[in-house]
Amino acid sequence: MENKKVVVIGGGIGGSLIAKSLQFDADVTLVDSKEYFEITWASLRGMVEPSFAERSVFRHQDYLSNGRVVSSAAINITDTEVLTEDGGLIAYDYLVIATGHSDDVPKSRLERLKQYQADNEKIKGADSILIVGGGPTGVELAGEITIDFPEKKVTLVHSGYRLLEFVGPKASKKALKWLKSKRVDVKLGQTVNLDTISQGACVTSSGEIIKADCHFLCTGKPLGSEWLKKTVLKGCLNEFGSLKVDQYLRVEGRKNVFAVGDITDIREIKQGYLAQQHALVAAKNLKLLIAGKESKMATYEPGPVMAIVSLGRREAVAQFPFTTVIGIAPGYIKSRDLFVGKTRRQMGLEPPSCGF
Ligand SMILES: Cc1cc2nc3c(=O)[nH]c(=O)nc-3n(C[C@H](O)[C@H](O)[C@H](O)COP(=O)(O)OP(=O)(O)OC[C@H]3O[C@@H](n4cnc5c(N)ncnc54)[C@H](O)[C@@H]3O)c2cc1C
Repeated sequence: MENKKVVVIGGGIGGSLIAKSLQFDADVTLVDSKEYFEITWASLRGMVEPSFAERSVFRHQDYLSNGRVVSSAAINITDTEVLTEDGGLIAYDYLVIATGHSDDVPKSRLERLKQYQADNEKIKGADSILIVGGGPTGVELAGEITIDFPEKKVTLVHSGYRLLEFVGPKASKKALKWLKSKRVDVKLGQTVNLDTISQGACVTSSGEIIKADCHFLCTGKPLGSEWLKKTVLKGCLNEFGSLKVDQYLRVEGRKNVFAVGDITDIREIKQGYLAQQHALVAAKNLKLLIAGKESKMATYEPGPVMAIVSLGRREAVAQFPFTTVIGIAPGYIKSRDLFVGKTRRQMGLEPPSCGF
């Protein structure tokens, strides 16, 4: 009997894991705008140490030995086919949408690695650096720069009144105290008028002048669902552009379409480790559906908020279900290797071991 055709759209944290998990159970095609998988939470380390990115950015082919990779954006879907930007038409029996957040990154791995090199040279060549945005990306970048380049003057401007608004205020306070102790100048409740950046300085909404030889924008990215608004799934999007899913991670009202990761409307913080959990549940359900065992499908239940934000190479601030901690204990869990070894093992690229 012919294998069922599963098309996964989006080769980020969730989509890649589903494709890898199903490659020997179905005829799998992974459609991604880029030719590589990237461990997003390692990206800030790649900016201060470009060689780090050589392990955190790898080609889809490296883990998808029994699947097909199409490196082109999906631009439309019908009830049976996916249309890609390069004109390809891919038939499916089952579809998975995992287009997470949109990011303007190069298509090839080599170009992405060159981008890390360029960011690193930008940091090394600057005396003063402005980071715009105090979410996890801005805070982690400030941590990486201040630990590796303590001589640089780092300023972080955030429009909100506390850092790390995706977790509780205790974590925000601890992160702020840590950054200040490293002489990072944190300005809350202000925005930067980027049009004013000229000759090494810019002006904030409060009229403050900030000296900055270079700047990095860490202000969040739009959901990767804009393209879905013109497809048969447009009625399954909520008012924020998230895809409505049921407890089996199937798109509302669809028997053969799943969605995982940041694109879903599940009420929980958008985190990669949760996208991985969605992927494992959806892969299991797809195998059951293919085997005609729909009634045995697993459900996904959101859990309590957990997050670890690294602060350079040794420390981190972490919110666990009953406590919020900062220092080398949470840093030991995340900051040394940023889960790169663990993620590579999960994708079958390194032998199992008990370390991080
Ligand atoms: C700097 C940073 C640090 C982070 N740190 C952590 C952390 O420490 N821990 C944690 O758990 N989470 C962390 N996250 C969050 C985590 O990265 C996301 O929750 C996770 O990536 C979501 O996975 P996803 O599969 O839903 O989507 P994504 O990983 O965003 O992947 C989406 C994929 O879809 C592709 N795509 C988009 N549109 C199309 C289209 N039309 N056609 C084809 N392909 C398309 C993109 O190319 C991309 O490959 C961090 C995120 C960032 C940016």
